[in-house]
Amino acid sequence: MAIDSGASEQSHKVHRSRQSGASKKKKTKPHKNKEDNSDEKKQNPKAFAFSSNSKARRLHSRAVEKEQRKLHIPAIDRSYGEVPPYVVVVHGPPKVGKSLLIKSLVKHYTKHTLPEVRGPITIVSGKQRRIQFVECPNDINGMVDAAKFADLALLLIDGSYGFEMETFEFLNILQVHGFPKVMGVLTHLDKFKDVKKLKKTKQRLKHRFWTEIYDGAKLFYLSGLIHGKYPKREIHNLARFISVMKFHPLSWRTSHPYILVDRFEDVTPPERVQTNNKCDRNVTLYGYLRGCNLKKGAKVHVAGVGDYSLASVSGLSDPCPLPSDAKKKGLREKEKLFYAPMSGLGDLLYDKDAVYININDHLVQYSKVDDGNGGAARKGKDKDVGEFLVKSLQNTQYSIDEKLEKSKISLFGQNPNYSSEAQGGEKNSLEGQEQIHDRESLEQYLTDEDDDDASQFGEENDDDYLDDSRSLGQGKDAQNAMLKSEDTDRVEFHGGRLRRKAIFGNDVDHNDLKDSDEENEQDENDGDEDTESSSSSDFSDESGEDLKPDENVMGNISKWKESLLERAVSRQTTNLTQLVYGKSASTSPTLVTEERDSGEDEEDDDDEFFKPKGEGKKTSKGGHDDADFNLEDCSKFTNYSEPNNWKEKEVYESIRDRFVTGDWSKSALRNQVSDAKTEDEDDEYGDFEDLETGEKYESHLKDDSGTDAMDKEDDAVNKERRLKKVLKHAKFNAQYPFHLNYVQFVL
Ligand SMILES: Nc1nc2c(ncn2[C@@H]2O[C@H](COP(=O)(O)OP(=O)(O)OP(=O)(O)O)[C@@H](O)[C@H]2O)c(=O)[nH]1
Repeated sequence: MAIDSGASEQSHKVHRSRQSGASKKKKTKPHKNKEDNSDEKKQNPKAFAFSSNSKARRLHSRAVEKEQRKLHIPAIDRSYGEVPPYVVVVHGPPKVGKSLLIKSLVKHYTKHTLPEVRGPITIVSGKQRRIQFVECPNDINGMVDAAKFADLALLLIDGSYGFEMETFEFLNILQVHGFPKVMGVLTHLDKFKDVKKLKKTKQRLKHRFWTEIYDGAKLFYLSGLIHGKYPKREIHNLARFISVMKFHPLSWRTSHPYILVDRFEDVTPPERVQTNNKCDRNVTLYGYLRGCNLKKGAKVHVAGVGDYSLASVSGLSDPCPLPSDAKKKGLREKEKLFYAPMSGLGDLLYDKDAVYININDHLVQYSKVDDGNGGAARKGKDKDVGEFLVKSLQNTQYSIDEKLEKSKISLFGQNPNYSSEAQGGEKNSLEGQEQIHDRESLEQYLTDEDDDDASQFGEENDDDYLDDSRSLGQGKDAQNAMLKSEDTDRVEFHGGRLRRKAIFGNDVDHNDLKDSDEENEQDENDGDEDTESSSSSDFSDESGEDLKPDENVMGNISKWKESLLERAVSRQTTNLTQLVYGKSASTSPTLVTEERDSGEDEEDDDDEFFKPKGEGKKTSKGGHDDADFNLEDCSKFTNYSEPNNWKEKEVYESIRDRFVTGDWSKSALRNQVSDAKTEDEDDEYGDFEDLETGEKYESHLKDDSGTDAMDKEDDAVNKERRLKKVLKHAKFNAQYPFHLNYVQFVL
C-alpha cells in the first residue's frame, strides 16, 4: 500500500519540448502540416516586419555599412613580376621591446636567431609573400622616414606605463603619409600582478587606441617573457595575422618609385679619398624597387642626405627569392629564406657585379693545414681539380694585373727573373711558404715602423696600423691567411657586416714606398741575403736603385740633364713660335733684326726701293714704334697710323668746310680737284724709279706715243662729261640745298 501511495504521490515533470537544435528542427518539419504553415504565413503578413523602431534603425544602418564597405575605389595594381616585400615598421618608445619583437618574429619565420637588429631584414613568410622588418628609430626624423615606406606599422605600447607621446607623434606622421595599416602591440603586461587590474587596463588602452585610429583596430597582447623571449603562441598568432593581412596600395606610392635601401657601399676610388678626405663620394645603394619604374638620371631624394641624380640603375638577381611554385602546403625548411645584410646575417651577398659567399673562419683554415701535413699523404688519391685550383689560388700572392705591372720594370733588362713573375703560377705555389714568411717579417717591420711614425703620418697611418695589428692579432693560422689575402683583398668590418675589399695598385703604392725603404734597410743589414723569393722585394730593390743612386752618378746625371734642359728649352721656344705664328713668323724676326742692324738711314732708303709712290708716302707717315717692337708679337706687321691732333689749327681747318658752318662752294671745288687728282693718280699708279740703277719706270700709257691722239680725244670727252656733272650738281643744290649737304658729307 505504501508503495502504491508513494507512486500516486510522485509528480512527474511535464516534458519540455526542444526549443532549438537538430531535434527541434526535426519536429518542426512535419510534411503534413506544410500547407497549414504556409497558410499561417499568408495569414500573418507582419510576421517578418520589425517590431521595434530602434532595432529596425540599427539593422538598416548595419546593412548600409556592409554595402559601403564593399564599395572600394578600384585600386590599379601596376606591379608586374614578383611583388616586392611588404615593409613592416616596428615602432615604439625606447626600451619597449622593438628589437625583441623583430627577433622573435624572425625566429618564428626562419628558425634563425638574430643576434642584432640592424637595417631592414627580409624574410620569406609565405609562398607569395615576403616581409621586410624595419625597426623605427626613436627620433622624429627617423619616424618621418619610416612613415614614407611602411606598409604596416606595429605600434608597441608599454602596457604597464600606458601610451607615450612617441606613439601619437608617429600616428600623426602616418596620417600625413597616406596612413598605412596599423596594429597595436601591448608589451610588459607581465608587470601586472592583479588580473582584474590587467583586464581593466587592457580595456582602457584598447578603447583609447580605437579612438585614435578607428573602432575595431587590432590590438595584440604580449603577456610577458619566457626565457627572455615572447611566448611562442602569441608570436605565432601575430605572425599569422601579418601573413594574411591585405595591403591596399597607397595611391601616391604606386605612382612614384621608391627604394628602401637594405645595403649600401662606398665605391669611391680610395686614392681620391686619400687625396681629399671630403671629396664627392660614389655610393652604390641596394634595395627593392617599389612603386613604379626608376630611370637613369632621375632626381632622387635620399632621406636625411639630400637630392641627387642617379648615375646608373641596374637590376640584380633577387637575394631573397620567393619559393618555387610547387603544389604543396606551406614552406619547406630550405625555402625559409631571409636576407639581412646590415645585421651581418645571411651567407650570400649580392653585389653589382659579383655574389659573395660568406664562409666561416673555421672552414677557411683547412687548406693551410693540408699543405703542411696532410698534403703529401693525400697526393696520391687527391685528384680533385677544384681543390687544387683553390690551393693554387691561395698560394698566389699577386694578381695578374700586378704581375704585369711589375714585369714592365724589366725594361732595364738587369734581371730576367722579373719577366718570369708574370708567368710563374707554379713557381709561386712552390715558393709560397717562403714568401709568406718574408711577408710576415715585413709586416712586423711595418707595424714597428708605424708604431714609431704614427704621430708623423696621421690618421691614415693610424688606420693602416690598426688594420695590420688587427690582422696580426688573430692567431698564427689566421695571420697567415690574412697576410696572404692582404695583397688582393682586406677583410674588414664595415657597414655592419664583414666585407672583403679588393686593393689594387694605388692603395699598395703607399705601402710599397714603405716596403721599399724597409727592404733597403733590410738589405743593408743582411748583406748578401737573397731576396729573389719575394717579388715585392725585387721590385722594391729595383725601384730603390733607381731612387737612390750614388751622389757622383747623380752629379753627372744632373749636368747632362742641365744641357738637355737648355736644349729642350731652346727647341721649345722655336717650336712654340712656329706653332703659334707659323713658319713665316719664325723667320721674319731674323729678317727684321738684320734690317735693324743695317742702320736707320739705309732703312729709309730701302723702304723706297721698289715701292709704289703712294705706299712709300704711307710708310713714311705711319712707321713702327721701334721701342715697343716685339719680335714674337704677331702685331708687328700692322701699321699704327698716328692719330690726328685735332687741337692743331691746320688739322681742324682742313675739315672746317665739311660742316654746316663751312664754305660749301670750296668743298665742292675741292671735290672736283680730288676727283681729278684721283684720276691722275690712277694714271700715274705704277710709275716708280729704281734709285740703285737710276732707271725710271713709267706707265705704258705715257710711253706709247701712238695712242696720244686717242687720249686727247678721251680727255675732251671726259671734261665735257665732268662739266655736265658739275652743272647738274649745281642745279640740284639750288633745289635741295640741305640734302645736297648731307650727300656731300657722306661722300
Ligand atoms: N618584462 C618584460 N620585459 C620586456 C618585455 N619586452 C621587452 N622587455 C625587455 O625590455 C628590454 C628592452 O628591449 P628591446 O627589445 O631592446 O627594446 P627596444 O625598444 O628595441 O629598445 P631600443 O632599441 O633601445 O629603443 C629588454 O631587456 C627586454 O627583455 C616584456 O613584455 N616584459
